[in-house]
Amino acid sequence: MHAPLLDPRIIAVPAVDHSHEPELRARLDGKAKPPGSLGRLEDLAVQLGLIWHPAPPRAERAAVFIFAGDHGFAADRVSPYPASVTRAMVEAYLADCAGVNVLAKAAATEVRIVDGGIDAEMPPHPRLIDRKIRRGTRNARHEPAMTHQEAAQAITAAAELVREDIAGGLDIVAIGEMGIGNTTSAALITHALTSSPIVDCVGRGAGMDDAGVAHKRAIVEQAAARAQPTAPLDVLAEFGGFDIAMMAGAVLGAASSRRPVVIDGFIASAAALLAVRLQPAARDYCVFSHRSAERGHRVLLDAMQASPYLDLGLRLGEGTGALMTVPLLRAAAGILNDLAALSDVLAGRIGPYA
Ligand SMILES: Cc1cc2ncn([C@H]3O[C@H](COP(=O)(O)O)[C@@H](O)[C@H]3O)c2cc1C
Ligand SMILES: O=C(O)c1cccnc1
Repeated sequence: MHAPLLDPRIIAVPAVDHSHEPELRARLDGKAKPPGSLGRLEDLAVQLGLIWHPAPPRAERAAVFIFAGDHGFAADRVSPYPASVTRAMVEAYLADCAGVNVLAKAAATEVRIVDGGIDAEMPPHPRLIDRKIRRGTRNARHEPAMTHQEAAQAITAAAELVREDIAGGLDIVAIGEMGIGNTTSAALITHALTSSPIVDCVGRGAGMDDAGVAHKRAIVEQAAARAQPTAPLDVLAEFGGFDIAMMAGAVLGAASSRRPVVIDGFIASAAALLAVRLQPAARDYCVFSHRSAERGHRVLLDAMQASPYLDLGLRLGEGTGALMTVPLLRAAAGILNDLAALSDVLAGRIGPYA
């Protein structure tokens, strides 16, 4: 109903042509290894091959986009930490000393920090990308977190950023977030989009104890009783998060530019489900990094029939799991592009010993 608010260019996601899958599988089977012996890395290679077809997949330049935004119902103590931590962590990202920075270095990945709606006046910084929609969302327990215009503006701004970066030569997009209270927002979005019981969607977030989780669940129940949206843009506007809206936009931006997008944990997966509901063709561009320890993640993964690659008990967000998956994309592309054919190896057509 509200989809016309979105720029047609970001919704225009070319469908991946699955008819090329048998030829990609045959190529992998003909490599110098027993067929299937690289396991799920081969599935990832096929996914990248389909995304890039007919060109060989490229996986050199990667960037992680961290979208930051505050949430109105942080005032309802849905997180063990105050909203001011959002800004403090963004300052740590800019000072290059947070989890995302450390893991980005390990994964040879560039970092983009985007202010989508931090509840603070951020002084200009050369590496802070200012796309602030508003200083935090409204409290979704009492009223819609954002207007439809704000939701569409956030999606579009992020999609544009990602599309420009890809036009400049980016091969891999990874997404993450920072926003105190955003596991509550993601729980509401999960509940609204999948109709799963609230109890299955609410978890400990940044570390709530049992009493905290019960309180958080009560807040979610009140918001869910106030509004029962089902269309994706309505769900986003009601339960919001500029961080989540922008991650959904980043997924559409990557998919509409035919590039893979690595989805981080629970919150990023809620954004991915929004993007997929807005444009189902976007699903084939999503690579799900890891199984988060956050309770509701399983519901989202099931809804998208996704099986992530890593299972390390991560529950940080900040794009950290997505970053650890970037090397897997490089490995998968390498298998498809550079691994010799078994027939060449057996016939000695492999050049002299080094
Ligand atoms: C120091 C710190 C750094 C973080 N980095 C990511 N998150 C994670 O925790 C938040 C979600 O949990 P909740 O919904 O319970 O607030 C998000 O900002 C998420 O990125 C952090 C949280 C904290 C406290
Ligand atoms: O999986 C996540 O994204 C997550 C889980 C808990 C807290 N913050 C993020």
